[in-house]
Amino acid sequence: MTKRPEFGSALILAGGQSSRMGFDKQFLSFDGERLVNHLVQQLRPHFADILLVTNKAQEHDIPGIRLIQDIYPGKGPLAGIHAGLSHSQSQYLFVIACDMPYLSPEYLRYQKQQLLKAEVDILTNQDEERFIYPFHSFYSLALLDSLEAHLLQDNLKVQRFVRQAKHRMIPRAIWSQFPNTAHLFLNLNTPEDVQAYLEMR
Ligand SMILES: Nc1nc2c(ncn2[C@@H]2O[C@H](COP(=O)(O)OP(=O)(O)OP(=O)(O)O)[C@@H](O)[C@H]2O)c(=O)[nH]1
Repeated sequence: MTKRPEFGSALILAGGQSSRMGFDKQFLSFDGERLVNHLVQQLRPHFADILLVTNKAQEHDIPGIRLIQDIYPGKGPLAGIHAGLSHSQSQYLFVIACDMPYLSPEYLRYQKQQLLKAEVDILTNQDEERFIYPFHSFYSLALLDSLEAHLLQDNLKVQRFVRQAKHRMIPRAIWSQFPNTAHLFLNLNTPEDVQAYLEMR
């Protein structure tokens, strides 16, 4: 079997409950454009293969991406990551959520460099309180079996999954030095989050 390239695939997670937002977050739109479409444009220069994991494939029309579905539906973001890894064309899959408006190309480049040195299965981000930001993170194909085991046992907490895997956390002291990282981990969970985002962007 030919070895896969280290990088190339990126996953946008959609398909959650959006219970706090009150409408499906994968259809969030700004200035007449869906946020997921905007994200695809931002990701394209960095990833040849973009995956959208969604439970509403027929409601998206984004050329040049692959639409996939959860293999274990109803089990939350870990199931989305599992589906993404199952379809990944690269050893490491970049994972972002459909409600995160920002990307930092400079930080992304740094993450890739770190991953080549670190020999870990998850490269992720952490703040001073040890809170993990599990998106804008890379996940290795090597996680597939353990991820499936977690899903089958209903161990669905992303933070817990990350902590038990071979991981490296990049601390805020480092990531905050890169351009466009002030709001990098912002995700829009509620109508109030959307309002605040509209006022600050
Ligand atoms: N594919 C997939 N993605 C999910 C699933 N649950 C959540 N996500 C995605 O994971 C990201 C983070 O999800 P949350 O915002 O924590 O959860 P949510 O269910 O979408 O929203 P709430 O009901 O308000 O908690 C979002 O991009 C969601 O679309 C799931 O079961 N499958």
